[in-house]
Amino acid sequence: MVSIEVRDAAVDFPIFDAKSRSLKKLVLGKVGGKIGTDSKVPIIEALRDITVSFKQGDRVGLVGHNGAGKSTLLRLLAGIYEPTRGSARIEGKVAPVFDLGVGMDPEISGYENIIIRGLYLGMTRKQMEERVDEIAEFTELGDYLSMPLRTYSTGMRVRLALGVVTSIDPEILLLDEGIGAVDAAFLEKARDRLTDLVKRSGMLIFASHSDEFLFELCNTAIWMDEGRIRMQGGLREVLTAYKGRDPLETLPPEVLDRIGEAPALSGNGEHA
Ligand SMILES: Nc1ncnc2c1ncn2[C@@H]1O[C@H](COP(=O)(O)OP(=O)(O)OP(=O)(O)O)[C@@H](O)[C@H]1O
Repeated sequence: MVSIEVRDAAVDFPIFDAKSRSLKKLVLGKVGGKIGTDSKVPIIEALRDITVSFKQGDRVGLVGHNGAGKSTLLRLLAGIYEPTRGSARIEGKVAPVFDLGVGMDPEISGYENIIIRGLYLGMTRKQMEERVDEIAEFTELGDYLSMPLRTYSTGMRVRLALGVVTSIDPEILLLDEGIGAVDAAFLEKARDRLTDLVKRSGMLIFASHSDEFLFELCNTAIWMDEGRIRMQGGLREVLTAYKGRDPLETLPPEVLDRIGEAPALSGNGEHA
């Protein structure tokens, strides 16, 4: 059974080479986690008092300013970071999709990279061999797939990576937004695959600054602020509180059409 239980978790980053002058500036800044200066070594308090529980079928968006703690929370849920305090229990096979390029080797071909990247995301070699033709077709990279990855442009690499990522069957899908480098037409093509991927996965936690993607993929949300959970509830309620306006007012009509009828504000968002 797929589940995540996090209790009173904190993640600290001690900074050993911080300079006091630049540190003062940081303390006054608006973005980022809190910087504690009580101890000799400054500590960035990236996550504080995190208690969350996710189950099969959850589709959760993570929103918040730059440095609010979204990526750190995703890394905690992936088991990449251990909580400094508290606990994080993750049951299920995690597919962390943080950096589309991770797990790719520039010296080997696109075809070989498809297999390698799939293995990195928890698939078996046999599963990837069965899918490689379909992924190749999706990327539209043609003969380039036989060339080493280092000969690809940024957008071409993203196409390959998106092709692989959207072909896997994850139990827990952790997605950090990083899909900006593809051109609009290709993103349009990837949209349906992304939606299908999310439907197939047991659980999705998605950090994003894009209302459009959040509405397409998630139904609930968590608002992170200075390393803490500020609010948790329905996606529309949380985004309305975070942005100070109803996000559906500014979404283009075609997106509203795609996500279905505008859901009524139920007002059941919980302030933490
Ligand atoms: N490896 C690290 N070492 C030190 N501090 C870090 C590290 N990673 C993150 N931080 C700090 O932790 C805090 C949370 O960062 P995080 O990357 O989780 O934010 P985010 O909400 O994902 O931001 P963004 O929207 O800009 O991606 C920030 O103050 C950041 O400076």
